[in-house]
Amino acid sequence: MDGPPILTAMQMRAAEQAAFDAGTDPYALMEKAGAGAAEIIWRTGHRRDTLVLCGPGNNGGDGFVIARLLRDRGVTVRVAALGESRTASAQRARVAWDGPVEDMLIAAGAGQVVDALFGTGLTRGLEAPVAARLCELVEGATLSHAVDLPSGVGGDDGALLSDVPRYGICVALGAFKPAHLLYPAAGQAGRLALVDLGISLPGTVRRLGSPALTMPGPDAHKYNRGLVVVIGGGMAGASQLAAVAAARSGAGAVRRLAIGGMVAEPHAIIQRRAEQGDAVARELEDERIGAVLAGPGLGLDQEAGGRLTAALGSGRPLVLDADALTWAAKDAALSVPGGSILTPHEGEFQRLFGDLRGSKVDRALAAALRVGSVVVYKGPDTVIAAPDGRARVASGGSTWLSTAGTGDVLAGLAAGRLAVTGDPFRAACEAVWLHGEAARRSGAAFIADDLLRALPAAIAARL
Ligand SMILES: NC(=O)C1=CN([C@@H]2O[C@H](COP(=O)(O)OP(=O)(O)OC[C@H]3O[C@@H](n4cnc5c(N)ncnc54)[C@H](O)[C@@H]3O)[C@@H](O)[C@H]2O)[C@@H](O)CC1
Ligand SMILES: Nc1ncnc2c1ncn2[C@@H]1O[C@H](COP(=O)(O)OP(=O)(O)O)[C@@H](O)[C@H]1O
Ligand SMILES: [K+]
Repeated sequence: MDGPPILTAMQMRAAEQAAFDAGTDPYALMEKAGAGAAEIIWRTGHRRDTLVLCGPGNNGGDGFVIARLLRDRGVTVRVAALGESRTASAQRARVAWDGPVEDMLIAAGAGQVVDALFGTGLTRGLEAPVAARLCELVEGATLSHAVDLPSGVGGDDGALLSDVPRYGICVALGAFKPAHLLYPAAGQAGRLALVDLGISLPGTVRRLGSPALTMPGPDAHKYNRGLVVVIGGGMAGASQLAAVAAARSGAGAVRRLAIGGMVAEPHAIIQRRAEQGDAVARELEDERIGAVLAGPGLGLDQEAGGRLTAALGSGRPLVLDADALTWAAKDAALSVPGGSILTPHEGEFQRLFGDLRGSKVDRALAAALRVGSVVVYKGPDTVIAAPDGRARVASGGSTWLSTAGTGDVLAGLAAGRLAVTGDPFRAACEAVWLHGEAARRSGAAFIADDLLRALPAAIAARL
């Protein structure tokens, strides 16, 4: 579940400073970063003629190291700079390059372009002529690499501060930065690579890794493997998708509380009629219940409000999605119990937490703290945030997920894993991973129902 750490520029500087304080030589660290990047570029481009663009700071310093090491391997390398080198390490790397340095604005293109103009030190967008020339050079090349970050992206929030071209590979140095995973910046690189600099890094915010799941033990039975209740409403299909996802997530038993007609299949889902709040409350008295899901297809009428109120007051572990989040945003009297899981998409997040500022990671963390619950802030870059400051980011998955009903499947998975594990953060992380893996296995143009069929194999892959 724990992928590599994601650090802001300030955290990265602090980690580097701690390494320097412990005796690491700053220039040795630049040589290590440059060597790691040069190795990745070499493996992709081999002897392709190369133009390295070097900026004024340490990102440019990395560029001079890369240029020298590629030249040492026999690559035809040209260097073009944007002004003088301003840091001690970058100046040293420039001297060690020992070759001509062209002006970036008038330098001719090459088959392979390496962008070492700006990294985490970028404070504003590139000047228009610089951004335009960068785009021309990168887009005119067959192979392109961004060193640490594509120049022009806000490293901490993934914003595009000026025109940014699309690169083949972005080589992250030392750690991922939010912009490697948050959109729109995350869309500017075809592939991510990571160079390990061997420095110690904080790990509270990480890329989502694959979970370690376990088989039911010999003592397992349907009630100790996790009992899930899904509260239904006018749109029976939505709660049914969620109920099946919960059942296929490894839970032992799933009940769907219906208000209208019953859904035909699968027969494994136990369906009971519960239209009013008091009927739902009675259903939720069962102490074996490990998770209650409210939201998918719940409805926004008065009876739906009554069913939601019963869920909120049940004392059972909760997953709140869709209409339950709409209710929570418009009715201040409905308070979300701490320890729940909320799964808002962008619109739902704005309605609930629209006043929060900062990157998507910052906002997800602030939202989690505010409601004392795990927040799964969905999208192409899904952030799972806990009130204790932990966050995981899942990005770069199948964009075919942008189809109706896939959110219901995710909510059902979260409820299922919550009933299995009893741990909201772990459950949310496992659910997001399984959802992404089921999508990957479903290929193209799938519908939400197809994800359900892909779930057993996705789980089997992690046992
Ligand atoms: N600190 C270190 O020792 C290490 C840093 N590394 C590299 O260093 C980078 C960070 O280096 P820096 O902090 O020097 O920052 P950058 O090299 O990203 O750029 C900073 C410089 O650009 C200027 N600047 C910022 N925005 C600008 C704009 N829009 N137009 C023109 N100039 C602008 C700043 O005033 C500053 O002089 C990382 O991304 C990474 O590539 C690596 O070499 C590993 C070791
Ligand atoms: N462009 C996209 N790329 C990748 N995943 C996406 C994209 N758009 C949506 N998703 C994912 O698909 C799911 C959609 O959920 P949601 O918006 O609640 O849909 P619905 O309400 O129709 O079920 C979420 O898990 C979200 O992260
Ligand atoms: K760069």
